[in-house]
Amino acid sequence: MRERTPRTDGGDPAGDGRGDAIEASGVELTYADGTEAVKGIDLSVPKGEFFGFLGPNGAGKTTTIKTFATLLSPTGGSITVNGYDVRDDARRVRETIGYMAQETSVDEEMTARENIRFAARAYGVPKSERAARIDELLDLVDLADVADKRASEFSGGMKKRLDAATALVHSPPLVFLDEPTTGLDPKARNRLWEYFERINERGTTLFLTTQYLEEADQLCDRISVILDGEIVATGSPMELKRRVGGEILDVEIPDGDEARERAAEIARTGDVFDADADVALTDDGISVTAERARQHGTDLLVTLRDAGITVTGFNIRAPTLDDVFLAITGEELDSEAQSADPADVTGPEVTAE
Ligand SMILES: Nc1ncnc2c1ncn2[C@@H]1O[C@H](COP(=O)(O)OP(=O)(O)OP(=O)(O)O)[C@@H](O)[C@H]1O
Repeated sequence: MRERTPRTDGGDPAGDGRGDAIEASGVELTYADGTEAVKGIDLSVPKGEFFGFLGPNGAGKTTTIKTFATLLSPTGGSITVNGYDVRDDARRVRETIGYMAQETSVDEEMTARENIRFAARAYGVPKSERAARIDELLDLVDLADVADKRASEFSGGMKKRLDAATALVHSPPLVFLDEPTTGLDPKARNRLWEYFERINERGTTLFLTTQYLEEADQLCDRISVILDGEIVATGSPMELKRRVGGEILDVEIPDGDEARERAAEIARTGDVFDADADVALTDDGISVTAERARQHGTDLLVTLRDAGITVTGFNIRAPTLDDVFLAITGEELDSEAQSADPADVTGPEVTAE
């Protein structure tokens, strides 16, 4: 995970040398059928930040991003993007943003170079600058070797990289990425991540929506969690994880629900942990979140053994964003939406005797 200070030189089309890339206040979007997709969102994204918008399917991520990108007009609240109001200055907003939609907009009949050239024309990149800009972008997304191949021959990851390149063709200071890695294998996803980090390091502000906790953790300076159209938490990945508090002790108890419930009761009411320890039943045992879980883990095992409860293993780990999500929302993200290889922040696996 990266910890760095957002830059303030990430583009300044308004010419005032300051201000946020996005300033949103009380944003609401109710669809014509009455669906309240966004219910009063407040959000500020400083220039140069890599910002993550994290939430499960249907939470309102795409709707929000579309209001910022002027593709939907908010039914309430106000939004300023790069210093321009999305209602009064929609054209200016569009000139200063890149937008990578969930579905790629790559034309499969055209080569990579032709796709970027087409976008360059559409975005009004001056003719004299086009060729150099296209080569630069092909290099940036590692498609220079296949520049003259048709996109229909590309893998999903290559198409996504090409799509990202077309979103950047007019050098926008702010780029929206709507679930850019959904459906990609881990290798393709990692390459896209490198590319996003590279453009962010050049000063571009990035607004990323994702259902992948690991993705947000890895890339973002700051994250807001959205649920049912409302922001329920905002902070750096580290701050959000700290909010869970302490460490997590997972104890494996093979003997069914009754044994697990008894173990949970002991962990809650015994003298092992402070009163603010949080104890939850899991599929195969119990999970204790506490300030000094590591120190007191063995005490709990002894207490459980004395109570006749069999423990087959335990593991102490730092909280992940999954734990954050669970703590904030009381529900886990759809497991299918999560990546196959979550960041390894676990401590050593310790097996009880
Ligand atoms: N055109 C529409 N008309 C009515 N309701 C809509 C429309 N588009 C989206 N919705 C609803 O608005 C809510 C938010 O959808 P949205 O697509 O913004 O969520 P999301 O977080 O981006 O989810 P996903 O990851 O599935 O894209 C959902 O309940 C969705 O069914």
